[in-house]
Amino acid sequence: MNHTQTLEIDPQAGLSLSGFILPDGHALALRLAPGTCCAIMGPSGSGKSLLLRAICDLDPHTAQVQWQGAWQQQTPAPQWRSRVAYLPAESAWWHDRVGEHFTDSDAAIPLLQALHLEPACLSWSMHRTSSGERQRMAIARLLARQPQLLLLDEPTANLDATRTQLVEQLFNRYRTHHQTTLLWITHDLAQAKRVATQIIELTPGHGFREVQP
Ligand SMILES: Nc1ncnc2c1ncn2[C@@H]1O[C@H](COP(=O)(O)OP(=O)(O)OP(=O)(O)O)[C@@H](O)[C@H]1O
Repeated sequence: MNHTQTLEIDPQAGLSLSGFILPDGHALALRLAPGTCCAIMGPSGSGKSLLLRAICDLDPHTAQVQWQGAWQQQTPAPQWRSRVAYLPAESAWWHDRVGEHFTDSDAAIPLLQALHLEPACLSWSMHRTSSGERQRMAIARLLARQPQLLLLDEPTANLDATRTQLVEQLFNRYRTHHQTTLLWITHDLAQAKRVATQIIELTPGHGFREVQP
């Protein structure tokens, strides 16, 4: 791979993707400006997670991806992933204690509180956490890194209505405050309309279509 060591950044350039081949063989292209949120919808197996993983440079793919003027193929993978944050559907935890997963507790605490988690949760054992607590902790861990491009794979799938609303509000505030670009996978059209400025639905056999938000 021909990676170069320099990275020219234009914050106004946003995200551009072309030539992403969906599982049905159709090609997907999209452009997202800074401060926008694109909801990705579509049936199970239509390629939503593959799309986010390609943008994050986690899987081999043939798409051309550009973020803030830098081409993914010309950017060392660790440097690319330091600017692009991916929230998988199942978050990963590898230490015994919650707080060991956070590099900056001071940055994490207001985010945890915004998601109705007490700061004391940083001393909890991972074994006692519920799936909904882990999901909210994963979101706080992600935002504490202050990412510029957020790739969210069903971030509220494990959450009740109240916590879902907290998460939607937190991402919305973060997006408008930092002019962050978000891609948000959801199966819920009502949620897509609440959080997104643009909605793309993957339609197996026909590629994709835009839905009015
Ligand atoms: N590493 C892989 N190698 C080969 N096929 C894969 C790989 N990962 C996913 N797939 C297949 O690609 C298709 C799209 O998978 P993807 O995970 O993107 O679906 P999805 O739209 O996110 O579905 P869901 O809503 O169920 O999460 C599926 O048929 C899946 O089995």
